[in-house]
Amino acid sequence: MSNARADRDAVRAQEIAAEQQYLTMLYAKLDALREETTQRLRNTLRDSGGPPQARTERDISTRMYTDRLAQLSAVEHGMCFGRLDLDSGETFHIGRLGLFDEDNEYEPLLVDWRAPAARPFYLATAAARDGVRRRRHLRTSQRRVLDYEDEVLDLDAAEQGSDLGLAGEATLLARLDARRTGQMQDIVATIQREQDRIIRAGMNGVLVVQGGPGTGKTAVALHRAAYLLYTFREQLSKRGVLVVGPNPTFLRYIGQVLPSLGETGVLLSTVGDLYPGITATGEESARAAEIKGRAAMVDVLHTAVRDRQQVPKDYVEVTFDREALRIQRRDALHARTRARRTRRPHNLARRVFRDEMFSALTLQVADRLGRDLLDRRDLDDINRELRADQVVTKALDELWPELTPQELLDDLLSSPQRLESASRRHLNDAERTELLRPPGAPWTPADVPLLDELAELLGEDDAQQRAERARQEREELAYAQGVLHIMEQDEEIADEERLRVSDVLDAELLAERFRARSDLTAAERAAEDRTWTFGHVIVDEAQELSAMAWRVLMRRCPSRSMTLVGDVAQTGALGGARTWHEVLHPYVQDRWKLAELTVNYRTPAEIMAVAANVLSDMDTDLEAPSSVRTSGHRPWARRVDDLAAELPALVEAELREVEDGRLAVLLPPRLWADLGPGLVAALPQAVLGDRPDDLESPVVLLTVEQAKGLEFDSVLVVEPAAIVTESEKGRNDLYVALTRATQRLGVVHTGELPASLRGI
Ligand SMILES: Nc1ncnc2c1ncn2[C@@H]1O[C@H](COP(=O)(O)OP(=O)(O)OP(=O)(O)O)[C@@H](O)[C@H]1O
Repeated sequence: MSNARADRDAVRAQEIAAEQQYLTMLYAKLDALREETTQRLRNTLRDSGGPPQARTERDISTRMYTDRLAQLSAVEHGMCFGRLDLDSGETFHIGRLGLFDEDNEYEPLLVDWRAPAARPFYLATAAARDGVRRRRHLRTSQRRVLDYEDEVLDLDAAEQGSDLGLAGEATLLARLDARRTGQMQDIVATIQREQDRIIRAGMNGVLVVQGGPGTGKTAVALHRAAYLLYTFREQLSKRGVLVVGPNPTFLRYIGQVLPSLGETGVLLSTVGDLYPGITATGEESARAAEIKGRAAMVDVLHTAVRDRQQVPKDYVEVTFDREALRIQRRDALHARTRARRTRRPHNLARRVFRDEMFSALTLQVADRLGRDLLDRRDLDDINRELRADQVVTKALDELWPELTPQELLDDLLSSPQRLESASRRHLNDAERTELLRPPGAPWTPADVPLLDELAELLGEDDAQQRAERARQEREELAYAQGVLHIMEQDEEIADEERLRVSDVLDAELLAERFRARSDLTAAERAAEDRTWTFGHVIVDEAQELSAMAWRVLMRRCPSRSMTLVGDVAQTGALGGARTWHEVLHPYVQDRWKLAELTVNYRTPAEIMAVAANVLSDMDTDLEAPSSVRTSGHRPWARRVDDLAAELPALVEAELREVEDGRLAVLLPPRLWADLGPGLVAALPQAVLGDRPDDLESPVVLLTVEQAKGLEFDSVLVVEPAAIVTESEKGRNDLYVALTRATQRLGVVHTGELPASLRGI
């Protein structure tokens, strides 16, 4: 070994030892914090009983300490990953949370990656150093420092920098080359400049992040959620942050990222899960979903609601008080007009309709009895009796029924007459046939935005519930007053020297505290409440959402503080976005900002060259992102005669290549259904990926739609020509399929390859 090399090794060993010492101190600090929090939690839990106010406070403390403990254990892995050495001589270690030295004026020991002081770690370049002399990336495992990578930011280094201007290149490439586990990992140690700018962008308004496959859109969206919660904690912890993804498998794939960053208060959901009480597991054709997603459905639903506000052709006869009573068309028309004019939702306007009808019927009865003989009180009595009469109320309910969104939508989609009447202006016969289904069929994800729309159109006549709530509130108040009274009787509290309880707490407040579910986070409360509005909404794979789904999200976020990430070249849904303008114009006109991501961290250059060909075959101005690395593996194509017989051996061979890695076989939907079960039987490690935890299997068989947003070490794309022809968005689907691999890509086909793939 040369002397110079030996010297370098000695310096490295010394540096590692020094970093180890620092890291050991940080973990000791973390352990002490955990111990202290555990102790506090224990004490809180031990105190049982006591007055209700103490119970409420205890709930809040329990929640706080439990959250803090979750946060402290979430940061265990890779707690400290970087260090900045500044011109001023100061050094800062950067990590997943902030730690301070209480004995030394709260000097920072570890700077939270989201704090302003950490920002140069992600942004400083040799050309714009921002006072940074050296940036160090630490590689650690289980509390041990394994190695580090230094970047000295001087101008010489600027000239040597790679074209893509990557920060911490060796650390980044090591991360990108690592085998995938089936769960997304955070990127906090290696966030790149273009990504950092998006993560830390201001919270107001709509920010669209457009980026090709693998550019880190999902990663950026999740780190942005963590950043916003850290920076605007006060605002956001009350209203919560919603992260929307395309399907449960995807949510499962990304589910660990935020907890690993110490954030637990975010609601992850699909649009299909945003209607409390509904689980949308039904399936339907892509065409039916597209039709349901059209903006014209607003008008269809509106008409469907009006269709339920009927008047008799001539009159309806009912027996009241042993005599015939007529519900006249003229009266019903008048009542309906009055009710509709209120512009209130159907179930609320129903009260106006009924009031009018009962008045008209009262007069009919009065005429029969001789109106001149009756006074106001008699008329009120008749009115009351009519309202209590089941035959009369039933007849009126036929005309203007109280409806739930579920009843109305189920009736609409299972009745050719109702559907035709509501959609005459917007749908043709073939489209209606596509929508029709048997009554009571399971809800599909595309039904959810319709239910949500109907909930707005129908409203909830909650007069009864409100009365019940008021009664409960009165009881709780009385109870709370009683509690205060008892407390004041207590000798200790009644002591003149002490503050009287009622001076600091009034009974109403106490009653309210009993009611507040203090043990729920904003995210949990939001999940139970359809009308909840969030502080910020982040949408991933935003290009897939239909016009109707956008309405749901916009309703959940009236402040329009939103981050939408996606790629219009990857749109697979028939009703998905072609341009961002088209999606956003109805809500914010042109008041939205666009940020772009241009570097592909997932797909190696060899594979991206193939995918870029497919992209240029599409009708888009979008450019393929540049890959940060090559893998050394050329994509291959194999023509076979019999897929069912030959595919298992090809999968086995590919699996040997990726060792412990994950492999996906991507098939056109029809083949997935036809060949899938046979393939799974032939391949013991394989699963048909239609359940969220399937991604952890070594081999998973997916359609392109199911694979959206995911990645695998190796991907086999089967019958690309059928992927292209089976959907109107087939070329987009092929582009998505080809860009899922981090290392290896194979194409297996029986017929001709699409022209754009012939270069393989
Ligand atoms: N700065 C980074 N450091 C380390 N890994 C990164 C970085 N940025 C992205 N990656 C990795 O690149 C891969 C692709 O990221 P991600 O899934 O967020 O991309 P995407 O733009 O959402 O892709 P797609 O549109 O194809 O779904 C992931 O494995 C992610 O962890």
